[in-house]
Amino acid sequence: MEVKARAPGKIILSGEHAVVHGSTAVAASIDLFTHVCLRFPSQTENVDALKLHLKDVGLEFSWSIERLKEALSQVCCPFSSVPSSCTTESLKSLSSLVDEQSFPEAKIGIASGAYAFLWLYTSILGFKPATVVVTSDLPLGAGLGSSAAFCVALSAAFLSLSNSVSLDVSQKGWLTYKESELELLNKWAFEGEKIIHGKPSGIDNTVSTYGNMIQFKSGSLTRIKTTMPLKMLITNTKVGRNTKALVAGVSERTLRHPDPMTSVFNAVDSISKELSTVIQSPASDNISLTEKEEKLGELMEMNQGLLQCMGVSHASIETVLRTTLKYKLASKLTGAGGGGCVLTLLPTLLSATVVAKVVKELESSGFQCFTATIGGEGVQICFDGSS
Ligand SMILES: Nc1ncnc2c1ncn2[C@@H]1O[C@H](COP(=O)(O)OP(=O)(O)O)[C@@H](O)[C@H]1O
Ligand SMILES: C[C@@](O)(CCOP(=O)(O)O)CC(=O)O
Ligand SMILES: [Mg+2]
Repeated sequence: MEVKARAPGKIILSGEHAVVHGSTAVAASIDLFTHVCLRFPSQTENVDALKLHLKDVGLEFSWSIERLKEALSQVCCPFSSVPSSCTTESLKSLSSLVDEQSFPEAKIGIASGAYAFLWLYTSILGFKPATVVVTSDLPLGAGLGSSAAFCVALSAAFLSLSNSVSLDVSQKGWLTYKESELELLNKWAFEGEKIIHGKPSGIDNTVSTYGNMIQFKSGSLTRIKTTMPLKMLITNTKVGRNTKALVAGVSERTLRHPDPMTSVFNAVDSISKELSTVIQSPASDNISLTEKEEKLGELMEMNQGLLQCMGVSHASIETVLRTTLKYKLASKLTGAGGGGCVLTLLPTLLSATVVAKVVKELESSGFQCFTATIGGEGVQICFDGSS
């Protein structure tokens, strides 16, 4: 039995970090996916292990079912129909399982992904032998939500072969889950994100689950639809960083300066709400598309200024901002910052020559530029092996 799942990455148009502290944020899925292939061995294969192949980072793990039971029977609740949180005690058992697999020091950041995998797998499917292969179109640890896409795709694959959902496995092509099942899937993925991020807001797993564009605040989503074409240049500074550490840094700053940080978060809340209104309002005689694009660019710049106040910008991000500003283009970091990716709004009337010049200049600084389609499908699964 084999199933494939794919879940998209995301961009945050406004509100990262502040959303962890209760502010509104706006995010959209992008057409770069994390793919998971889950296969149960046939009885003749006589395999008694759970194998994980993380192709993007060149890591392979194999745990005997006996060892998994020994380490996790006491701390995890297999076949749990309600998503369960990984406790500190469970995390210790997960880390001993990963540590004993001679984990290379240079790839230590990936360990939390392996913990999330083990937690989701054993909680949803118990101690069943299987092989799981993960690949991604997304750069890892760059602000495009690879951790959430990873957790959403894993949860989708595991749930599809569990008793918690009922799916017609004879259907062909990419399938979507029912609304109630998406809610369950999203909750499981959030438990995985908690293992990777520490204190996630839930926006990344939610947009990866549902796709399209969402406004998100305090754990609840509102689906939104843009009336304007949104074209963003994504620049990957290639400066590695870790979301968990950056989110913790903002929380520490908030403890040191509660009043100013509350004002910063309130300002971000207003920016996200206004941005959401601008992108949803129809262009009319009174307000042209160009004016809407100018407003959106200005709101992105204001959000970037506040992200600097939170301490999550970086010299590489500032270089991208300075470069794009020379061409009068508005930019902001996306995701956790500290390096990673920057968004630059490409107005509809901007000539291809100017775009090519900006890209050339950014790439000459060692950055990587690309565009992605914004606001496509959320998580999907496929049983027929043809996709
Ligand atoms: N395809 C993948 N293979 C292995 N681990 C992954 C993959 N995608 C995400 N991860 C996990 O997510 C972490 C990156 O998450 P994070 O720091 O939140 O950055 P982002 O979500 O912006 O890419 C990685 O260090 C790893 O633990
Ligand atoms: C900084 C934050 O707002 C987004 C993090 O996104 P990413 O992991 O950098 O792709 C954290 C969160 O909302 O959970
Ligand atoms: Mg992440």
